[in-house]
Amino acid sequence: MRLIIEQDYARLSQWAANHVVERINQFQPTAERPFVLGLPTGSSPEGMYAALVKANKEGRVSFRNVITFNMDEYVGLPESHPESYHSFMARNLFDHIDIPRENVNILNGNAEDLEAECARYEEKIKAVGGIHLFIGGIGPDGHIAFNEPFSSLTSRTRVKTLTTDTIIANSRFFDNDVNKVPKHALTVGVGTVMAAQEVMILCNGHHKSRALQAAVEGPVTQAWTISALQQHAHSVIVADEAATEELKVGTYRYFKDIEKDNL
Ligand SMILES: N[C@@H]1[C@@H](O)[C@H](O)[C@@H](COP(=O)(O)O)O[C@@H]1O
Repeated sequence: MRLIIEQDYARLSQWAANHVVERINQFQPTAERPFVLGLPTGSSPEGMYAALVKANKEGRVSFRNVITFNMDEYVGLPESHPESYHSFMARNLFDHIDIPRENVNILNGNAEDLEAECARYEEKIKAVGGIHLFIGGIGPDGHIAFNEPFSSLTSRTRVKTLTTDTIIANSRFFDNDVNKVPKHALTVGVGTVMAAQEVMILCNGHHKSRALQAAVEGPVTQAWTISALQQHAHSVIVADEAATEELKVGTYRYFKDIEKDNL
């Protein structure tokens, strides 16, 4: 696992965006051989998305031959609701870049048969040859996508019940009213994320410091689903200084030292 520690959120976002641009450009995707990207929502990736939009507008990267799969979506929230992940992605990324609409995949939380929708999603990921780079955030309780504590570390795309903690955390997007937050979501599994060739996690702010510690220093445990990443061959966490608060001084110094020549 790599841990990149950037001074603040702006630099973290720029590092993450540069990494995505580099991976896409190195791959030299074509229509026959597209680059496949897994994408998150939440406040963590907003800065990275803004930097990617800028890079696209400046001609430093094209999404014409990129296929995307989003991590998750609420159940029962209309797609047109401003807090649906469909709306979030359009607003923050897809409306501003050159990606063809048909290359965008987001789970349908209003499907009549939710289980069939999840199975279809997994099939589609497989059909395009798997995900090259899966990007994610972390919940304060260490969840990745909506894989709440005690989700199986081999789980695949399915329906999940949100924990009270997550409902409270996400109520800030729903007029601070927990009753307006959907109680269920469709989410890729920990296993779906782990199957990607590379995983990049964004982690910023003091409120994420316990989750970062569990991810980096703790044991691999279903109690902190992000910790599964320790068993991934190519994973990188990009954090800001504030999120490192709970790390041991030695851990912090180790990663600062080993990454000092990587810009
Ligand atoms: N399902 C999402 C997660 O994918 C995200 O990582 C988490 C953190 O959100 P934020 O980035 O806003 O802190 O929120 C939600 O629960």
